[in-house]
Amino acid sequence: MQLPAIVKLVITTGEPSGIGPEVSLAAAAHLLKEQVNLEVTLVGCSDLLTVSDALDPTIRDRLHVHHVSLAEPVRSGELNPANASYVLNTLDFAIDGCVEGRFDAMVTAPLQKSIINLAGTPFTGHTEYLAERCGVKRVVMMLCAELPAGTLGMDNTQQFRVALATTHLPLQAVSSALSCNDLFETIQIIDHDLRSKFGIAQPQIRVAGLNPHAGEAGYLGREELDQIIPAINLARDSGIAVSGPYPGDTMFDVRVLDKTDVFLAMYHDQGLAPFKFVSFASGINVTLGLPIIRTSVDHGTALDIAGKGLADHRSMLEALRLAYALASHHNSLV
Ligand SMILES: NC(=O)C1=CN([C@@H]2O[C@H](COP(=O)(O)OP(=O)(O)OC[C@H]3O[C@@H](n4cnc5c(N)ncnc54)[C@H](O)[C@@H]3O)[C@@H](O)[C@H]2O)C=CC1
Ligand SMILES: NCC(=O)COP(=O)(O)O
Repeated sequence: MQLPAIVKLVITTGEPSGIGPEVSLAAAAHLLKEQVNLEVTLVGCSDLLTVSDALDPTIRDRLHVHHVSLAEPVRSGELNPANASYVLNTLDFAIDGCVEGRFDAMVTAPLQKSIINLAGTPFTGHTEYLAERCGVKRVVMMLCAELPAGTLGMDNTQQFRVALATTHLPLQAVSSALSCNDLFETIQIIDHDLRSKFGIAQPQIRVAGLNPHAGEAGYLGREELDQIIPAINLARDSGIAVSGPYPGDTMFDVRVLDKTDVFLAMYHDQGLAPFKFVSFASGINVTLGLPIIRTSVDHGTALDIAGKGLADHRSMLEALRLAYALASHHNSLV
């Protein structure tokens, strides 16, 4: 019998004083137990990434640590701008490794955006950083979770996916960031990646409005009439199954979950507030439109619980499982 090809995942372990190192170690060990053709490389300071001696040797042999030096020692829960470049170094190592084919996919633990900015590097998020490093003009942030039967009174397990038309920018800047062309390209990327990476033959995309009541026919704002509807029409004309714009307050309706592959929200909290309300700590963040595979946790650095053994590693585990599935699918095509 032919053994399946080895899948190589790389994890950037994130802000060193946060929960990234601990959830990365725990989740990697968990998935290595499930998948015998998996190798995982953790990127970060080896002092923070001690692999337990108690771990089964067949797992330990497939769990590697790529050491990156800290500028200063770390205390759990205490941010230090001196270590901001360490975080970026871990990202660069993983991105280069994926671009050059040494890894099949990268998974990111949370980092603290503010401390990287404080240290002098303008930084809005992994998503934007990856787009720039990979030389891609547009990418799309999409959060995914499997909602088990019983959630919100549902009879069956459902996939819940939320994509964002804009990501990390002040609320004041959202309206001017929503052009018809940008929205059309965002919808195209979602459609393309759900087909090619997620195997969904005809993705059903449900688009939110921006204003209350989706603009109330222009009386409560014109973005729907001037930007969003024209983008939806362009997408529909090109054969994409897209509907909307729906008012933000009724957009996320449990009755349409089984008919919707992805909800497209206009801004960060319009999409992520309902998403995290039902799936926090088990959701996954995936970047669409990249030439490499990147998934991530849906939570932040959780400085308040770092180093206390309280962190839940389910989101990191789900991010690893998705990266493994996407990489296996990709490898089977090449
Ligand atoms: N992928 C990434 O790099 C992300 C980074 N962040 C960054 O994280 C920093 C802190 O963000 P916050 O808004 O405070 O959100 P947070 O997710 O770090 O914390 C919110 C609350 O959830 C708890 N929590 C978070 N993850 C948990 C886990 N795995 N297990 C148990 N409890 C958990 C925390 O203890 C806290 O009470 C910010 O700088 C933000 O930019 C936020 C989201 C994603
Ligand atoms: N709220 C999502 C988030 O902040 C993570 O963004 P990114 O760092 O994955 O771009």
